[in-house]
Amino acid sequence: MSKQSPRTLYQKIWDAHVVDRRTDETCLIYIDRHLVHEVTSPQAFESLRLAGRQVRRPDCTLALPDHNLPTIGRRDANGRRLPIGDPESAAQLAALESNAPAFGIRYIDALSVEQGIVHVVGPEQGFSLPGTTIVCGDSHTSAHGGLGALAFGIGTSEVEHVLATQTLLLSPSKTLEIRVEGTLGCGVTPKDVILHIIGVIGTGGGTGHVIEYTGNVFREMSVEGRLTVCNMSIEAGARAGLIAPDQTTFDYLEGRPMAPKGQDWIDAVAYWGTLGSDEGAVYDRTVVIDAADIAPCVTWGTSPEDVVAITGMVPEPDMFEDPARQVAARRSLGYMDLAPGTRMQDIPIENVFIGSCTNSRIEDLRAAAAIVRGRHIAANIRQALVVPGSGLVKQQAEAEGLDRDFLDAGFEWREPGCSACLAMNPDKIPAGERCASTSNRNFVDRQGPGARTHLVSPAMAAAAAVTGHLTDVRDIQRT
Ligand SMILES: CC(C)[C@H](C(=O)O)[C@@H](O)C(=O)O
Ligand code: SF4
Repeated sequence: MSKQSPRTLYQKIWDAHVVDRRTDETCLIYIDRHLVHEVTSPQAFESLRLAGRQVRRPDCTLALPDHNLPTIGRRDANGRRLPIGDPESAAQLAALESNAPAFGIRYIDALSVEQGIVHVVGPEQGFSLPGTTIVCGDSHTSAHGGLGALAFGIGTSEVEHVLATQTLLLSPSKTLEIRVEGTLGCGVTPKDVILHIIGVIGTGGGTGHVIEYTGNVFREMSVEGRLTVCNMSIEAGARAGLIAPDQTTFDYLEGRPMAPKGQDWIDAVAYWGTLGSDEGAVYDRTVVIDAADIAPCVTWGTSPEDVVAITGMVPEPDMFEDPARQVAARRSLGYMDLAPGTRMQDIPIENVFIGSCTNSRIEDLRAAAAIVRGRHIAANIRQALVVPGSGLVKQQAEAEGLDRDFLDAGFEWREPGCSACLAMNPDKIPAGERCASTSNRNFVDRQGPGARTHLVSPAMAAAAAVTGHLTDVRDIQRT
């Protein structure tokens, strides 16, 4: 038998999940894990019900609410849940609460300590595992690729298909290797790495591709950081992002509630260790980035590719080669109310949001707390929210006293959920105001109608909170 040609991580996971190969390149792919939240599932369950179908693998499906839950006032004085004011949100939550038990699906309820943002909870519970295929009716499912899983967002009709069959009909993606080698500078975090990458390749740079992040920077990165990087792959237009599972991954997963145990764990680790891209495996494209070129980053516009180093300035739209980009930049600057040539650090802000599936894990909160400790938010800050990604992150942070650091500094310490990442719950940024936000999208109206978002890392958001303007975190770290 001839030796198999070298394969990438993506090809290995794909090959291991093909149920049926069609002549036209598309394959029926087996789905190992399905995460379900309240926004994109009600219609899928309704269609199943109408068709008289069951959920094929309820044991491989995990449902929980995150987008619509308010982050304060969830319970009354007796610990009972308070109703959600917004009727649409209340209806979506009620639908998930009744659909999960009706279809026999595991459900983490709104008051459970395990509740959180679906992309924080999956890895945290050990539900998301290396080498698996993971889907969710949510674009940031790419996050789970940080564990070496092929994870991507799907639409509601696909949610129904996966619920019913545990499979999806898919065409293979091209592969894009993004290799970052070298040493990251002081104050440069995984969020800055991915913002810089999107700045380099653009929001269309990953279109049609699955990105594999390689190089020593990712090998040396924590799992939390890898989840942050892969989370934003979708903002580069990619189908998914992947980082090869290694000892760091295994150490992170070992002992987690839904991770394999005993001999199953040993067997799983042995298999996961074989998944990394083979020596000589060919990617369709490779982009190489020098870690030394990456600075703490901040966005100035309404697309995640509108990014500069914090030491930079709001760009002049004419400097972009592409005429379409020039038009977009002009429109962005209008919405953001920014003039070309303004130093990023001279931009005052009124709101700070530390949270979202990009940056609400324990390391993120530690990094932000380290900046605010012993300091206070500036007088012009009207709203400073810290929203842990899950109840367990919150509990851990409280055990470490991070909640005190934030509260003493004038932040609000909230219950887990998507919060001000998108305006689907009461947490919103007022029209015309700016927010230094650790989330992943700076789109028009994303954090509330007319809200102006500047994407940053948790440490940079904390630095902006204490100074009241966009700030180079390295200046704070030095003082
Ligand atoms: C509501 C949901 C479908 C949406 C997504 O798919 O990403 C949301 O999570 C977002 O971040 O915009
Ligand atoms: S935190 Fe934001 S990006 Fe993540 S799933 Fe929720 S709304 Fe989407």
